[in-house]
Amino acid sequence: MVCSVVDICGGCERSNTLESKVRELYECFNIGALGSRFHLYASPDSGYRARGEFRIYRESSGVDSTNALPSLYLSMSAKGKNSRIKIQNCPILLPALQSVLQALLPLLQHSNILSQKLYAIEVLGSRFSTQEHLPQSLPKPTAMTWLDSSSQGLCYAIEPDEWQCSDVAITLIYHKRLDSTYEQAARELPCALKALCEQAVPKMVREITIVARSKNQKLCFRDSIMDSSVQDCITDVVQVCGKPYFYLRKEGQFCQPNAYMNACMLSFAKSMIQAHKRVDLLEMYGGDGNFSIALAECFNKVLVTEVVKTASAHISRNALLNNITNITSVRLSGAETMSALSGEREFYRLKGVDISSFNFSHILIDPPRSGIGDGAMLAFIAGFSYIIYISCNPASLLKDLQVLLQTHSIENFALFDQFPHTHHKECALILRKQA
Ligand SMILES: C[S@@+](CC[C@H](N)C(=O)[O-])C[C@H]1O[C@@H](n2cnc3c(N)ncnc32)[C@H](O)[C@@H]1O
Repeated sequence: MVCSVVDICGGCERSNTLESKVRELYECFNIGALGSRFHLYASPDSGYRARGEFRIYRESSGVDSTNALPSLYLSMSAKGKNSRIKIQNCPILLPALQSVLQALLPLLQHSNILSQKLYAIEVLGSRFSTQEHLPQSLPKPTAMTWLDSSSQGLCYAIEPDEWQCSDVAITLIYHKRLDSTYEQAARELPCALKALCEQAVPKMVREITIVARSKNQKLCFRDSIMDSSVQDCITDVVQVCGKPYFYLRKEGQFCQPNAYMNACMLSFAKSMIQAHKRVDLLEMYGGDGNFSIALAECFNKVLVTEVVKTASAHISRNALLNNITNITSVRLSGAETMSALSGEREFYRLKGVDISSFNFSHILIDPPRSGIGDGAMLAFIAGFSYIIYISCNPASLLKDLQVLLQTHSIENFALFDQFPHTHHKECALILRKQA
């Protein structure tokens, strides 16, 4: 990756190589002794990140500061310091996001209405592709030779898309009331940005959404007319085991940060369960239905629960978009899901859902960084024949495994380089109940 502020900005560090992460993981989980197959998915080195958050950095020209607007830059926290540094370009972002940001900053800079009290910018992008442009399958894996020859590791080196096309949502966060004058100025932004991006690289940016946020205010602007319920969403197309799935990703809501690794995670989960006896799936911590949508055709029925109300509603919308009819989405926390399924408590939110009709063979969990932790919840999860555990924190995963490995064995262990150039590791494990 070529970046002028690597090791200076708090984001990326050269020392966090993929090899160092594999070694740490092998040691931490004693993977060599587990007897399970290890899969490594290596991200493209740059242009992979589907979302980012920046603060605004202002620099006055110093010559005649009475009329000139201060220069506007993106900024990040400096590594290990309580200060901020300028970001001219962030090469880990999807190319379309880089292109829109390059065009956006000068437009904001020249408009007092748009730049005044602008505090932060968030970006969200997708890989929007048509079938012929998406890679049909993952590259052929190579044996992983970094560690001892007994490791049985397979390495998939993912290449960046040759044909880049994205939907983009830009969120402008203000510390001021957004009035009608602001609205008039911001309404022009999507078309102006689209024209500038088209000039720079034709067809790389498909749709642009501008979301302006302030306290108790959220305004959406788009270069095309939209149904108001999805105007703060972008469309993502994810190729899973050779089949494209369509997702609406909502601005401000969780989605996997690395667009390439997300496709790998879904393909991994889908291909690893093919040999299992599959009946119904329970997914907890379901987000926008990322996993359930891709896995639904492998099961008779899917129950997916998620605590965030808007995310839970979004799952049904994504199912509809893919003509999937066997997913039931309910807003329930993990603990509530356990209470409902154990028959401890009835929920009004489950009205019309016959939970006794589910015959779960698999559970998929993708909890927050803290993992599961709770003993009762781990015992509940251990009741399933197969567990698909997605984790962004090896430390909490390791603790949870101390319980789950009393009843289950690891069939497959995968590391996804979801966060290249950082120490963060994303793992996926397929666990099978011991006979
Ligand atoms: C790591 S994300 C995974 C989302 C999804 N699997 C995906 O791939 O996009 C974790 C999700 O768990 C949800 N969550 C957090 N705490 C929860 C809880 N106590 N019960 C249920 N869901 C929760 C968050 O809202 C978030 O959507």
